[in-house]
Amino acid sequence: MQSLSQKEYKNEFVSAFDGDDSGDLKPRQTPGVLYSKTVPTPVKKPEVLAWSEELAQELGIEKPTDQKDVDVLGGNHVAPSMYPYAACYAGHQFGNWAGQLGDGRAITLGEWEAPDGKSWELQLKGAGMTPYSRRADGRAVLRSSVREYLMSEAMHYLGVPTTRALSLVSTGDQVLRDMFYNGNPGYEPGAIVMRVAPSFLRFGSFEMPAARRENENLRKLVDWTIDRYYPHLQGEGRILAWFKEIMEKTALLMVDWMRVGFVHGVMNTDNMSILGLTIDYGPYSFLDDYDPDFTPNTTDLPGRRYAFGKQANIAYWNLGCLASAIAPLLEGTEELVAILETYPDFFHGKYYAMMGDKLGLDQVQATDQELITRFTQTLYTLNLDMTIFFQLLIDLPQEVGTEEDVVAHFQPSFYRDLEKGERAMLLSLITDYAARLSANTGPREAAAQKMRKANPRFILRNYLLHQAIEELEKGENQLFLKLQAALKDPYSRNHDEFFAKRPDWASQKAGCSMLSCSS
Ligand SMILES: Nc1ncnc2c1ncn2[C@@H]1O[C@H](COP(=O)(O)OP(=O)(O)OP(=O)(O)O)[C@@H](O)[C@H]1O
Repeated sequence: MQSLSQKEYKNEFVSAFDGDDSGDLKPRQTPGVLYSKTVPTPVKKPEVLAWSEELAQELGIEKPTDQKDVDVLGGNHVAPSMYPYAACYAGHQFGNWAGQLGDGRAITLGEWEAPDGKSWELQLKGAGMTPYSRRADGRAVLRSSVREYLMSEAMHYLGVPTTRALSLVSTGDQVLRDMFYNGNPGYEPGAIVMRVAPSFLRFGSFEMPAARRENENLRKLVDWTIDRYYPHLQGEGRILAWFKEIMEKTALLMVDWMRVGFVHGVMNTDNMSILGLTIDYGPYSFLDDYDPDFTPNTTDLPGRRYAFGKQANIAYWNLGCLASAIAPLLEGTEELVAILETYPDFFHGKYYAMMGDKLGLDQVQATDQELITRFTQTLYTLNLDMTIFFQLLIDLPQEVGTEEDVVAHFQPSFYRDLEKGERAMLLSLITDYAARLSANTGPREAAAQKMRKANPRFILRNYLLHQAIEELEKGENQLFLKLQAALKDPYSRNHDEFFAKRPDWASQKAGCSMLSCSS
């Protein structure tokens, strides 16, 4: 175990590429470089609010005991071997080219080598202005930091690839948020999350040199990324093979999001990880009642571009942007396009297999696709709570029983009373499902086990987060600690005090269902 302030950090990204070393924080365009040196701006009084001990153990990081370590987490101390920088990237936002974006409030401090030899980027989010802050302040508020801290850890324990969060620190400073951010002008407590990932490179990291026609930088970045993160890909054709892997990782990520009912909310290309991780926890949400059109992002309401049911298609669109960015490195684009076009089939194959697991089918047949579609249609038409419904499905008795029995069984997942036709729809689905389940070759218990692994019982619902944040703002952390414990064990029945639908009051309350883009 080593302390944050005494570690010998590596800075391999910085060593590999030209950067702007001036340390100037003035917002600007930085053509020709992939990052700019950025020292965090100190805060008034950093205090650790939360610490991810299991992650720290894995990485070999000592829990902060002295002020110097806490100061690293708050951006008040930069260890001598660190080279802090903000990365320069671009992106397509809401379908439009946005040009240079970059880390406007994220600063990578250095690369931490864990005892197993793996390397992790340590990054502070909310540590002050960078050359990419544009018109904003480089800060994050407690509200959004708690959301990122808890949810990235929750996703990890759900088995969904994600960036991780090591610490949550309050800064002692107040941060002004105006209409641009949350429609609610005023001061809020500031906070900083230290997040970690093998790499924070995004699709937009490649779009930037491509848009600037900096082919040398682009080639170097692609080669470096493959060598470091995809070292098994060597020789001729490796760029195509790399793209295929990114495509598959991205499709699998979408399947995982659909499995647990996660809506990211801002799937811009600057929020798409080159490693297929969930990155940037902004206005995300889990689905309560199943609705493919649901977007938690108030900024996205008119087009619902990033709604739950559109995520797989948007990922495809974003992969198209990445393909365009790397195309100049290839002789022609035919093979690249051919790989891209395999996305829909690859995704659908994995999607149906995942739904088969959720339903406990031992081998998904082509004929099961219709049953799976009937499930999603029924969930949607009847406004059923996704998480609770699948849990109840695991406990379905062998004998389905009457319409009344079925309705009573699934009652805890209802947000409203069902009409006559809807009750019949549910009965017919469940009857056909039970018949299909009995056609499994394995025993019923094997199906139930598969379902318990595929269907989370605890999800971090937005209203729970909202309540925990309200408490923290008052200096209480009881709910926060309970959620932190529950999220580590989401497939068990150990935290059933949270096994309940979203309460009525939360459906319209700001922050409990809908959120704005950034804060
Ligand atoms: N308060 C802020 N100060 C400076 N830049 C910001 C701020 N909020 C967002 N940005 C920048 O706006 C762009 C898009 O914002 P987005 O909400 O996707 O990112 P984010 O939540 O800040 O960061 P990340 O994607 O690194 O998790 C990024 O370039 C981001 O750095």
